[in-house]
Amino acid sequence: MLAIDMYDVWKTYRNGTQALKGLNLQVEGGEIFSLLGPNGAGKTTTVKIMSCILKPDKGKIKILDKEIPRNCGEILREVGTMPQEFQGFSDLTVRENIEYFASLYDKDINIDELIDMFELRKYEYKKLRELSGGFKRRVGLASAISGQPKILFLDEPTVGLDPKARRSLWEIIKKLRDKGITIFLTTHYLDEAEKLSDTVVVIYDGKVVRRGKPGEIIDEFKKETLEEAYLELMKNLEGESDG
Ligand SMILES: Nc1ncnc2c1ncn2[C@@H]1O[C@H](COP(=O)(O)OP(=O)(O)OP(=O)(O)O)[C@@H](O)[C@H]1O
Repeated sequence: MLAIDMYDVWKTYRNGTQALKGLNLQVEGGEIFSLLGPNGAGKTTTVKIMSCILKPDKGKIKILDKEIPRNCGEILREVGTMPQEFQGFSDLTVRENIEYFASLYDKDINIDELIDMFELRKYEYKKLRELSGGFKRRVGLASAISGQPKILFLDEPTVGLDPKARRSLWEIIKKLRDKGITIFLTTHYLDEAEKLSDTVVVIYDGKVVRRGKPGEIIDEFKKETLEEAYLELMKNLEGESDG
């Protein structure tokens, strides 16, 4: 089943900037999906529309078979989000933070299970501000899934983390996928997208320009890594728009 289905979505901001120009995006349930594209391509706009924060001007959008904007209330109960630079409440403990976010949902949530799942037991009673960036991000993820979402939106989840913390977060993200949660992430780290994603989509100037498994896109450009293939794709697109 499709977890996300966006068809011919358009969005122009009030100042006249056309952010999305007929975007089509399909995300299978249970996959890790990465949305890639240069600054200003329309990634954040897409995520904001899917999260019911922004209204599209035109287009059909279904999340878990429910329509946006009509069923936004229901949709938001099935979706978890970890925003970029998750801050949480710095003066509350790890446990209190997770408890707070869990309390926003009308569900029976086992906080201890979340603490163990994210290996936060050692930090349970530490204030959030005492944690390293990587562990803070774990609290963000634990909070984001505390409502037992079917889809998790992750906006650049590993920005600013050291290589070890990034890898450990990747393992956690894969574990969440293996539990059946659909993961939708935006990232500028192409190595991250290559290692983690089942499917990647590249958007450019408000439209989808590539979709595939990382290996398929690498093969298309006869490169070794997704980053090299992506850079080649960007070179071609910039060449087209210059000419
Ligand atoms: N509130 C806004 N008002 C006007 N224009 C906006 C607004 N938000 C975004 N834009 C413009 O819409 C276009 C798409 O922006 P968006 O933030 O969706 O891109 P992005 O792919 O997320 O970029 P980045 O990788 O830098 O986060 C850009 O040209 C941006 O300047």
